[in-house]
Amino acid sequence: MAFLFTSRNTCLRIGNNGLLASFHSSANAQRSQAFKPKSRLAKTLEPAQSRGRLEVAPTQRFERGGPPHRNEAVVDWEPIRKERHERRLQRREKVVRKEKDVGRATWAPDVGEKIDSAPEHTPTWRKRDNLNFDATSESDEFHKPPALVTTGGSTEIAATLKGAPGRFNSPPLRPGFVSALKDMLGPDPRPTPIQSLSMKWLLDENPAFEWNQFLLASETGSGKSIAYLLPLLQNIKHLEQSDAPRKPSTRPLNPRGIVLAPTHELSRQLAGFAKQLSHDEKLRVLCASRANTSNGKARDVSASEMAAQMESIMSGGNGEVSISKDSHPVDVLVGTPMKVMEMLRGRGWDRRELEEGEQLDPKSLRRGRDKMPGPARWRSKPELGLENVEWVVVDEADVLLDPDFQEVTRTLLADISAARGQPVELETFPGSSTPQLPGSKEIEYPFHLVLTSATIPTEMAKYLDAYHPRLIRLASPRLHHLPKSLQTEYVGWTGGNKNADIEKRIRKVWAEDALSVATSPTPVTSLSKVLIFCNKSNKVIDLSAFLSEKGIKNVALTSNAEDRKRGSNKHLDGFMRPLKSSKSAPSESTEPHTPAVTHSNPNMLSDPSQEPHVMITTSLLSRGLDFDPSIKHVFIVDEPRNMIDFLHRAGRSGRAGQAGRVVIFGKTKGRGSERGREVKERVRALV
Ligand SMILES: Nc1ncnc2c1ncn2[C@@H]1O[C@H](COP(=O)(O)OP(=O)(O)OP(=O)(O)O)[C@@H](O)[C@H]1O
Repeated sequence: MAFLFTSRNTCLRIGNNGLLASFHSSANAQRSQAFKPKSRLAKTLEPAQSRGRLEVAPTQRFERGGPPHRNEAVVDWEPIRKERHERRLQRREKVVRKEKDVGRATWAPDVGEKIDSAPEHTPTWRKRDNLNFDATSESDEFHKPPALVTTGGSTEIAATLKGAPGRFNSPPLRPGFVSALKDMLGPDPRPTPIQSLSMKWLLDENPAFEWNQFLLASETGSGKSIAYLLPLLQNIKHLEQSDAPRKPSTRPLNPRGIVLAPTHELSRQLAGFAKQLSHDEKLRVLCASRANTSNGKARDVSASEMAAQMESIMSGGNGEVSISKDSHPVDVLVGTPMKVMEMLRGRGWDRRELEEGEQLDPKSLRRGRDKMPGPARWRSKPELGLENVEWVVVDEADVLLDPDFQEVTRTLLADISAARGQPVELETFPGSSTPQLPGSKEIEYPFHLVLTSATIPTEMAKYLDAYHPRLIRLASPRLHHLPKSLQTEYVGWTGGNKNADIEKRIRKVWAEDALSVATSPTPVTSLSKVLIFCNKSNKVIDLSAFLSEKGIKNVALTSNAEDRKRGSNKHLDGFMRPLKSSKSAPSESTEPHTPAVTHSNPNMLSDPSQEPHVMITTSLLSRGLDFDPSIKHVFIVDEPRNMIDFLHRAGRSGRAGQAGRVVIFGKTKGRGSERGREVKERVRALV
């Protein structure tokens, strides 16, 4: 675990899962207690106020193992008819009551109620409410799957995806994006429900109108990245074509869009998608990973120089500033909030002075200069200007807006607002030099904000209601459920060596693969790959050593793994879905590419003792990463900490309608087996 001090009383922690988490020391300890993160899934996305809006796409059915996203949306009409009938009866009752009250036979819908000709849609998971399911106590992290409330004020159920494109056509899309999509997804790609909704709502936002806020919420592997990247890139392209001049800036990098993600791996993947999509339309995408941004050694900047520069940014770029000569024409910047902050404020912005009598933590000292407390002066030249940012995407928003992380994310959003001339009011809490949460009132950012995630925890839903009341919420009906193409399996520990049980199950996967060679209509040349999630790094290392000893070559990835420090996703080679484009997107890696192992005999199956077929990791790689369909099995060998974590881990397989299986290990007999049964119940409810 590493520490990164951000302010006098706050420090960011790089946890075992590799994600940043912050905690507050001494003065803020009490406050952080009050903000203890909750991991329950939200029961509804229904906005609390009528200014917000929820639109749910109809169910889309994939054939198991069939081609992804090819089937038309299918609507289950029976419950829809029933609900419509009930509503009609209710309305009639209302009219009769009104007639009696005022003696007139007119009826008007409630304020904000949307009477749409589209039939109302009842989510299929409503039926599950009748499951014989033991509701959990407040202290328990696991819980029943939520139901989106589909009645009331501002909800519009798009059972027929009214007004949402059913194809990637040009128009509404620019031809360059359509050709890139064909290149990526095949000759006749169809949008997924969340992509249809995003094209309906996000394409061609009129910047002169108002700045909008969107939430894209849909299950793992349902194509959220393309859902927000397409509108983002198209809108930026239109801005470029409109000849709207870029605002002057003193900084070399002046993007129009910023995409934030919780890990470097995910940032690089998203930058790859964006580069591929924008190849024909010639937009410039930069990934703020270590390999391609300044390492901060260029020139140290003094505190006073930095203060002057920050003042100029915060003033929204007055007439005194000019575009620097070495301006880099970047359109979209993708990175972690911490890295983008470094580019904005200069590396070392989060250093702090030691307090009087404070002892240094020797462990954090050993981890290098960045992670030590140090003199509070700016260390490197800021390189990022924010004046032109019109789109900000917060991917995995439940992580980046989690109470533990939101300080850095929201400080960055506030910096963008300030740079664009509309400062967001921030309260400074006692004992902290960093601006923190604003008071409980609506936040209006002077840019389009897109939040996206496959899981919306209760706390996030409350936060969105309080601070983003006019948020447009676009959701898929399978939100908070496992992808349909993912099967579940439970394996009981034998009571002996757990690592041996895992090895046995891995070998069973390959034995099944070998058997399928004879029956498969298509030639099978490689054994499937297995992704194993553990809760702790030491467990990863232990299991990796065991499997290596047994002749199973594997990749073990923990947050501190040396391979992660390279600035490329090379450490995930062979496990990630490769970018398909023939017009390959430029790689951010400077390292030579090692070709995948090829087999001289095409009839021979790949060899797991020569080529890694197993990857072992923690929740570090559970978020957003688009693993290759050859990963047909995800093993969950430790009890997941909560269902949110489970959904993300399991969702690394069964993506985009591809077949997958999540294998959950647990105790099935004897003492402690109740817990296993409970997990089974809860997982079953997510299916
Ligand atoms: N319309 C489509 N048709 C076919 N495949 C698609 C389509 N849209 C996206 N995909 C593919 O689906 C896969 C998953 O997409 P993506 O990573 O965007 O999912 P996601 O919803 O962001 O998942 P997660 O919640 O895990 O981050 C990608 O390989 C992508 O290329």
